[in-house]
Amino acid sequence: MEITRLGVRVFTYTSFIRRGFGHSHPGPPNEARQTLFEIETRGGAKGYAFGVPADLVERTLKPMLIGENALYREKIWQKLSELQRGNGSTLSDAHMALVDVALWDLAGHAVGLPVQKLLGAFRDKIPAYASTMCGDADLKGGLTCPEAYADFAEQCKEEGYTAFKMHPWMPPVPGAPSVDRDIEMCVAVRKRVGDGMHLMLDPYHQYSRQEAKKIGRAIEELGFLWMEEPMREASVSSYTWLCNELDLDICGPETAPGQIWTRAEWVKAGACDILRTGVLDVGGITPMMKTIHLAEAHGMSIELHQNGAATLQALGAMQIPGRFFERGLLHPLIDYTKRTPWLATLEDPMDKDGFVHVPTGPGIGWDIDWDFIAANEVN
Ligand SMILES: O=C(O)[C@H](O)[C@@H](O)[C@@H](O)C(=O)NO
Ligand SMILES: [Mg+2]
Repeated sequence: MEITRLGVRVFTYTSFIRRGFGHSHPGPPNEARQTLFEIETRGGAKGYAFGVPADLVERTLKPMLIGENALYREKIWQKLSELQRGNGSTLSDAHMALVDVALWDLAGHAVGLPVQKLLGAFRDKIPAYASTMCGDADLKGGLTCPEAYADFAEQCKEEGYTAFKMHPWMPPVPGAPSVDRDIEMCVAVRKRVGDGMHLMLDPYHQYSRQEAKKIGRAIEELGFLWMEEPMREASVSSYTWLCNELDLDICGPETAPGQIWTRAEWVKAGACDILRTGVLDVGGITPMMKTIHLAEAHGMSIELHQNGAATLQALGAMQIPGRFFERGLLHPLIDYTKRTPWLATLEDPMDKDGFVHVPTGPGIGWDIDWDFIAANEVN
């Protein structure tokens, strides 16, 4: 399974999302670019991933990967991890992750099995939670006030979701961040959906300890399932302090750098009650499974960050400690089902009971729309 070729195809699509201050928001239709990364072996086996920068393939990945055995994912992850030191700005955790995802996709296609089965399957469907985008300033029909969040939570409940996670208003929205407004939103949502829906909060990421504790105490009384990233995740001691102050479960880290090693430190420091990991956050499925097993060995739950078929494959290979699939990010004005036009079928359709099913196709399980890519390819 010697890697003989790496390829990348760049194509355009119409996006309705704009990124601002590290968050996704609804935006006017705009032309965006996506890449299809391809790894091929001497025997013709192929694996894919979306989002690898074209220049990284030429500059870094080809010299690293050509000639390697595509089945040696652990060896390749270790090599990329070593290369990352001093090159973090050009070889990000996400870039590493996409190489690993393509290698898992290739392995699955080579044997005609979904990655879930290669990892060791446990379950074929996972309950989803609706993960909202951040609040809006004055967007008509948007998440502009606590009642708008309550309306959206009610809509999601009617669609079958059994859990709802809010990202409230964040800078530069005028008046954000606001502890009191975040609490007002949580009260309005709980009042609207009743006790039959799990609720979680993922507020402004740079609150002080006292602000985080005030919010935590308030949502404890509302029976929230967890709070995520209320403070800078670089301040591990603040999270240890917060976990000791609250009964509410604290879930993290999400964005803190350091991949599997940071997560081990958070467990050791008692900085989270529920661990957090993610394919892009820790450098791929290979290291993500290490964090899942770390949590399991400590009797801890772990929640996987972000949507996507690769996340679903891993969730299908564990019972505890991962409870939910983060479906999103959602917004009242965004048609979530139209966000990946390069896939012929949605990677994470949800059934009426609020479950998302692990894709059964080989590899990651994407149903790639080759005609769309060809029709929108750019040089
Ligand atoms: O707007 C975003 O992208 C969110 O802040 C992002 O990090 C989201 O994926 C998240 O926090 N999930 O838990
Ligand atoms: Mg989060």
